[in-house]
Amino acid sequence: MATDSWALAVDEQEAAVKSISNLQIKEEKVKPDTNGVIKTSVTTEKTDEEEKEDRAAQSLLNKLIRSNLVDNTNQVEVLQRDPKSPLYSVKSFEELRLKPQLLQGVYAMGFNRPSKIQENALPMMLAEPPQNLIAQSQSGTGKTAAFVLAMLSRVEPAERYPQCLCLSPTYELALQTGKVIEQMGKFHPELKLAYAVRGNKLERGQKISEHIVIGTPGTVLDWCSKLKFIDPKKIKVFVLDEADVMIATQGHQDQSIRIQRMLPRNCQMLLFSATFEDSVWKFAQKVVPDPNIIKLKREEETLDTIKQYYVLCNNRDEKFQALCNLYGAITIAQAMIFCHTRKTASWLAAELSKEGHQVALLSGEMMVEQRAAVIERFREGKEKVLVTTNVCARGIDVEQVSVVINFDLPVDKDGNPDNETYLHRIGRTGRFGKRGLAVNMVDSKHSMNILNRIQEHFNKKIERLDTDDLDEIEKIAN
Ligand SMILES: Nc1ncnc2c1ncn2[C@@H]1O[C@H](COP(=O)(O)OP(=O)(O)OP(=O)(O)O)[C@@H](O)[C@H]1O
Repeated sequence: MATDSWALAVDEQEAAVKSISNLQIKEEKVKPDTNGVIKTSVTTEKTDEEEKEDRAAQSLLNKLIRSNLVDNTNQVEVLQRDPKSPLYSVKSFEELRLKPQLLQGVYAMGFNRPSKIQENALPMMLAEPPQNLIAQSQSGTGKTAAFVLAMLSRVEPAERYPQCLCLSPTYELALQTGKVIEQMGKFHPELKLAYAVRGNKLERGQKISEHIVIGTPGTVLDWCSKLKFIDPKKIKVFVLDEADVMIATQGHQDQSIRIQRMLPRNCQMLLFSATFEDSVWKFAQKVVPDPNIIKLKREEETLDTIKQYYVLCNNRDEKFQALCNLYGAITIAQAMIFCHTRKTASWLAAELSKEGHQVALLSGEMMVEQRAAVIERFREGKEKVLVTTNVCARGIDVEQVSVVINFDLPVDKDGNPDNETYLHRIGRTGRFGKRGLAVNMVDSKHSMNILNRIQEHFNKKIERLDTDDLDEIEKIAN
């Protein structure tokens, strides 16, 4: 590439560079309330540390907005520690021979049959003698419900000391899991739960009588060692939830390993993760000896049913103008507009509002509860257009979105095309086969180059669109 186009690229990607420079830059920004009303406030650019925090926030967000299982038709991959032992899978909760109160709890939660991952994971987790398990499947596939059921099944209510220990990456995530334990154990009122989280102060010398302890690694470690509130030698089930989020937080990995070392050899160890990068796998092997392994692949996304276009502009203002031209057509359906940084997203949402367009902004600096409320309104169709960044929208499946606008093309931190994110933003799982429209805003030679590389990568033509041709746009959007 010629030097001048690199210079252009540098200009263009200035925001990207900022976001990886680990500098906090104060600036005036706009921020919507939960109804998408935009107000002015001061905020900061994103840093690497925030990016890590985002994983926990994203995970919490997923839990808050999800009320159902994510359907998945992919095959489950099972690797048994002892390949000769028979592989059991169940199609009903009855087959698991649960305690009657637990079965009642499961049905009261509205579960009729085990989810795909539960079909295999539950018989393994409930087997005698207990077996260790490492399980990976995307968020919303029923992992939490599975290990909660395993913990509740193994608890002896008459024994008044902690028997199950569950580690969560954050206080908020621990509370969410706690809620599931309470719901599922509803018909077992004598079962008690304690939260080992910062701020939950107990008197020194005290022993905990609750059967299940759920908490963050630092506090659990203190409770097991320094403060001796828990006798780790009596733990029968150890669960490490959200392992991928866990290892993204400084110190959590070591603390988890130290806790695991205090547990008896026959303690059942279970580890769950939504993703399975190498780092997660290495960590999993350290904390779960002799594991069975279950993996459920994500549903494949394709671009087959998506019409892809690009709009040629000279700068950001022209991109904005082109977007305004498109606006009428895209609001017939529901649309998501992706920007590279929080700053651009906030600017764009404010500018569109000034033009009298109703838009919602989903941004990383909003509280998770606020974000959940914005997504909920969008899902209900109260909001037609959602402006967001990639990090913020990661993992959100909004089935009804039929138009995706890439106000900025997805690039990685080196400025190369981020094909995976492109597919994730606009792709659809073949099973739903829904049609969609994607419009990419291109404003320089460099972004044209990125677009061409994306086109080559997927071997799918991205056609040019003239935003003055409203008839054409409306035809496409419908
Ligand atoms: N067998 C089931 N039948 C119906 N619904 C279920 C079943 N198992 C779990 N659910 C529900 O599906 C949703 C997702 O389940 P769960 O939270 O266990 O998934 P997860 O894989 O742990 O997700 P995350 O990684 O986000 O924690 C929850 O609302 C849960 O109540």
